[in-house]
Amino acid sequence: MVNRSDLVVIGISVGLALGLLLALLLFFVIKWYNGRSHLRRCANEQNIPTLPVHKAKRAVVLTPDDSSNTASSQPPENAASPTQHQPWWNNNHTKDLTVSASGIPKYHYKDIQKATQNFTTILGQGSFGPVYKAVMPNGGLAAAKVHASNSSQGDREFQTEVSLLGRLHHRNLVNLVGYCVDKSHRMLIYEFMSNGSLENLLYGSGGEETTQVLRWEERLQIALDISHGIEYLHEGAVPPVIHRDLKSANILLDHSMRAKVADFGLSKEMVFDRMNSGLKGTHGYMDPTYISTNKYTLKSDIYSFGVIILELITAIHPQQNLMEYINLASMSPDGIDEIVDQKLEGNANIEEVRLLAKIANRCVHKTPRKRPSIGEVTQFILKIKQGRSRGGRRQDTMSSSFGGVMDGEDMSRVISRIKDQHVELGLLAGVKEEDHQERNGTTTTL
Ligand SMILES: Nc1ncnc2c1ncn2[C@@H]1O[C@H](COP(=O)(O)OP(=O)(O)OP(=O)(O)O)[C@@H](O)[C@H]1O
Repeated sequence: MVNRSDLVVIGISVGLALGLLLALLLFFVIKWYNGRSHLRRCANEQNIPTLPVHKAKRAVVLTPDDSSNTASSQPPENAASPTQHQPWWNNNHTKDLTVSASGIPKYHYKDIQKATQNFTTILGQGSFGPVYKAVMPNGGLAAAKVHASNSSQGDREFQTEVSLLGRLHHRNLVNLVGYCVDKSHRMLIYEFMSNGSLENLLYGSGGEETTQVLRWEERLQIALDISHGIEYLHEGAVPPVIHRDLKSANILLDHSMRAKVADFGLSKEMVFDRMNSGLKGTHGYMDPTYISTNKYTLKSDIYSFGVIILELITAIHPQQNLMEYINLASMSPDGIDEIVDQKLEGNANIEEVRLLAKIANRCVHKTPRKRPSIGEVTQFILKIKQGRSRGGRRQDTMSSSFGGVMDGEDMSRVISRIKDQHVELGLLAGVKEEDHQERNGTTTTL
């Protein structure tokens, strides 16, 4: 017979055992839950952009190798994508890497020093410092842009800029893949573009003529690539990004001649006219409305893009009176035929050339609101390309008829007329430039 006090003892023991079991269960549940929420937080930290951009249609993953990068950077045409960054430096180095809030890897000065063979591999000189080719330990290539140490930009501003740049990713933008802030050294590391700038391809570099001739279909594709890049900045990024310095020197080409827009999203202090006019941008590409009102809009970028398209067609540099030629050409219905790049003779389809010139002329319309949006420009160029692929073989025959329009005597007459005009226009531009400088109180000459 179990007495009453035994029952109490048994009851208390069972109660205690149950309580202990419950406490243990609670402990494990809490532990499991904490573990899960930590994982979720880590995942979110990598993915949440502080500058929101439109959702990715297709992720572009940058790799150290320019060639493999391009594999993911080709069609489909419209994909705009915030990128998931992978630290693409040699694995031995990644342990030392810090990743900024935007996911952009931060490098030590000594790493960049090594990758650029102690800064001896110069690619060119920009307005805010030299650019070096960097060869990574795993063979991957990059371009390291060194900021002049006299920059007035503070560390925090630089970091903010990196974060902003790090949010902008598109296959038609030269993407930022790393940065360095080490004592007074500041560098931005970009993907390497092995075919250099459009400016060099059209006009040669350092006074040397280029040997590489851009074919018409390449030029058409370049125009479309640029249009996609700007479309992402204007209509894909939130808030929209105005480039402010679109020019052929800021269009870079990868190993398969696909074009990407460079130098986007840079702070305004870095974008200035070399003519010292006090205006931001580059002489020859600047929207006249901006010059007169000092107000820069999306339509000012459209103007500069129009100038680049006209360069693709004529291979006349904007600082060599391109717009004067265009104005002369616009006096006759097919005036553009007379100033098409001679190197395109027998290779271009004149109908396509005229169509592309038509959209370029709309872009450089003096009234900003009459200029098309970037979306319209893209659609227009796409239509020209689609017409080309539908035309198939017919296009080839048409291209030889262009040779017929511009060959022999006709061609030399036109060229000599243009040369005469060049001299006259050069004089005219000289006078204009003096006026411009007098207005701005500068003494710089062309
Ligand atoms: N990512 C890159 N890959 C390969 N070459 C590059 C890259 N970025 C720049 N370069 C080259 O480095 C040179 C200087 O470029 P940078 O962008 O600094 O100046 P810029 O655009 O020519 O002039 P500015 O600074 O006045 O805009 C150019 O000749 C360009 O071709």
